[in-house]
Amino acid sequence: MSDYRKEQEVAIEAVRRASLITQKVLQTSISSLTKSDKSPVTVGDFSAQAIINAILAKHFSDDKIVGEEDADDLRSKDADKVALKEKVIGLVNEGLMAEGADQLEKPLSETEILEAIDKGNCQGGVKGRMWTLDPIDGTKGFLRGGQYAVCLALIVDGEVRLGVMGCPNLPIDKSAKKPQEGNLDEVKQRDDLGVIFVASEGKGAFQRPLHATSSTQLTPIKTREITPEILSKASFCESVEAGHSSQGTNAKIAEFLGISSPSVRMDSQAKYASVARGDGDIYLRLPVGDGSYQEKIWDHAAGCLIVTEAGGKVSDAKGRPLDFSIGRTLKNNKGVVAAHASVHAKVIEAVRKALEEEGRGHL
Ligand SMILES: Nc1ncnc2c1ncn2[C@@H]1O[C@H](COP(=O)(O)O)[C@@H](O)[C@H]1OP(=O)(O)O
Ligand SMILES: [Mg+2]
Ligand SMILES: [Mg+2]
Ligand SMILES: [Mg+2]
Repeated sequence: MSDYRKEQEVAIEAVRRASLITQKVLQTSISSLTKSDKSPVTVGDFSAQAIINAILAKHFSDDKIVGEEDADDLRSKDADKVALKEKVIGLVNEGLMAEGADQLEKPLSETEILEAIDKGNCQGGVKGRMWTLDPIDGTKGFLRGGQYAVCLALIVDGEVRLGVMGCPNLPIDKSAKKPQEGNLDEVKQRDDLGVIFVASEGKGAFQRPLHATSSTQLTPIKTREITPEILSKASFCESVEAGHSSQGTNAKIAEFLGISSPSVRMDSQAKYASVARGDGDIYLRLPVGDGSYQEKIWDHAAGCLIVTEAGGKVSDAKGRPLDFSIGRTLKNNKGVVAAHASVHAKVIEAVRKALEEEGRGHL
């Protein structure tokens, strides 16, 4: 097994810088626009993608990047988009020139920044080294002051080897109260929020405060011990957005498992992080409708490895491993189930029963 120590160091610094810039956007103002698929994208998403891609390109110039965003909208002559681009340029240079490792001495030009964003255009695949990046996962959460995550993973020959996830709105201490969903004022005021999660294949999972210096020790994290006998006491989490996973099916699965407490709804891969550090036991993401939506690799790669390395198991709704080797999407999989390894099979059995009851057993 290779040692990805250098990659880990670079990825943590890139995610740290990008996460801090998204926090700055939250504290000031969030300019956004709507993409052609009707989903929102903000100055924070573009800036974070540019910062991370620029740092990756500096250290690993031959690596490919599969990123969510591209710079097409920022090349538009439309006045609103020009204004948004100017903000992105300012934020990217602020992020890259701030003190710390990889500090840039002179600002990047507009062309360099747009090119950095567009480095995320790789189509994925089974061979070689590629990074996958979701500069802001849970943009809708970000806009309403909910949870969001800056997610970066290294995939080598189709397998996730390294995952780094910045969660600027999660408490450093897992037992501290999470900010009330959608309370932007609360996340602006609290100073105990901001975590980076890290996992490297075969080396375990860790967390560190977002605001710490890069020399800070990583603290190991573990999923909560839960046996099939006490599964009814488990807590499960799911998306806030009803269109992203079938909350009705999730509720039925919980009922089959005897879980009586209501779900914890949370945007983004922060759900994976919560399961990984034992602040939740099960993450359910059951497909909606006919299941035609194909999950994107950047929405799961980092979270999947972090849960696995923390002692959990991640699969699709049928119990199959997530296949990151076939392009930009997980088209061989439907839905996602993450849980402590010892109860995962029991959860999958409940998923099968629930989907069959709904006449969706073929999914
Ligand atoms: N129909 C859909 N089903 C599942 N996930 C979706 C769907 N539409 C968008 N997403 C993605 O779900 C992620 C957020 O998930 P969550 O609900 O767990 O917070 C986002 O990355 C979002 O993509 P996008 O970034 O394009 O908005
Ligand atoms: Mg996403
Ligand atoms: Mg995103
Ligand atoms: Mg998006």
